Amino acid sequence: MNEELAIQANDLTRKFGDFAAVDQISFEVSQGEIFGFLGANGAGKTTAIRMLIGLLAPTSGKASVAGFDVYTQAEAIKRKIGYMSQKFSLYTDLTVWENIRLYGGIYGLSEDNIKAKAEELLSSLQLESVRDKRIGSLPLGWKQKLAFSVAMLHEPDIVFLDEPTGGVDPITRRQFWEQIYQAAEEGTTVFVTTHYMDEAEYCDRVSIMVDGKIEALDTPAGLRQAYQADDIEDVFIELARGADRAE
Ligand SMILES: Nc1ncnc2c1ncn2[C@@H]1O[C@H](COP(=O)(O)OP(=O)(O)OP(=O)(O)O)[C@@H](O)[C@H]1O
Repeated sequence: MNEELAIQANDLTRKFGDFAAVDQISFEVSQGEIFGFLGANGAGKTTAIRMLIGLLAPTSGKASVAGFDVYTQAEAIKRKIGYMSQKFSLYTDLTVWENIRLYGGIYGLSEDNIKAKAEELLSSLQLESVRDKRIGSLPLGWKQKLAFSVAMLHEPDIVFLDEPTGGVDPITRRQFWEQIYQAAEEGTTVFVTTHYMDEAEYCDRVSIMVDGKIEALDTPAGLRQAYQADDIEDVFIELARGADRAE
């Protein structure tokens, strides 16, 4: 196992009955890399993430995350990673501050540490004025930025973001990506799925999944060149055109 790698997957497969939701995918992600994990609806992205974060047992193949094996060391993986799900993950009837305290406790941080982190986080997101407001009353973009920061509270080695920016405007998405860059600069590996092709251009490397398989994997510039395309959207459309699964 290579210690420099944040994620290593070899022929990783998950079947539901006879249906291979994820079909022998192999890839590596380096520490500190921003890795875009693209694919049309139903391509298998969420299933792959669920295997990598230790929630779903693979049917076959191998994978290690933060140096730990997904089959035998899922608990150790969970301590090393942060996760922000597609469905918004904070408690809407708790306040901003209560959510931070709750998650800090779940991640095992001390009360002092939670306080210090909460102050830092509220100040950097300029959310001090809403610390006692219920999450449900905030705009979606604010909630998403906060959900990202909460997923980073325990300083994970790797953060998995499953469509973190769904439904928000381009300016808020841009701000969200500034948070992602900062996390990566500080050494966190970022594994991100998105349906926004402009965001794919912000990644160090991008993989594109079609019907459970990784059909392309390269830097954005490398993909554009290989497919003689003006942008990643054209590459994506070219690959997705052949897909059987579409929802
Ligand atoms: N528990 C399950 N049982 C049966 N089939 C499943 C299960 N989970 C996922 N699938 C199927 O596996 C395929 C991949 O689903 P998955 O949610 O991983 O795709 P995705 O790429 O994340 O899609 P989306 O972008 O819509 O979230 C889909 O056809 C889905 O219906």
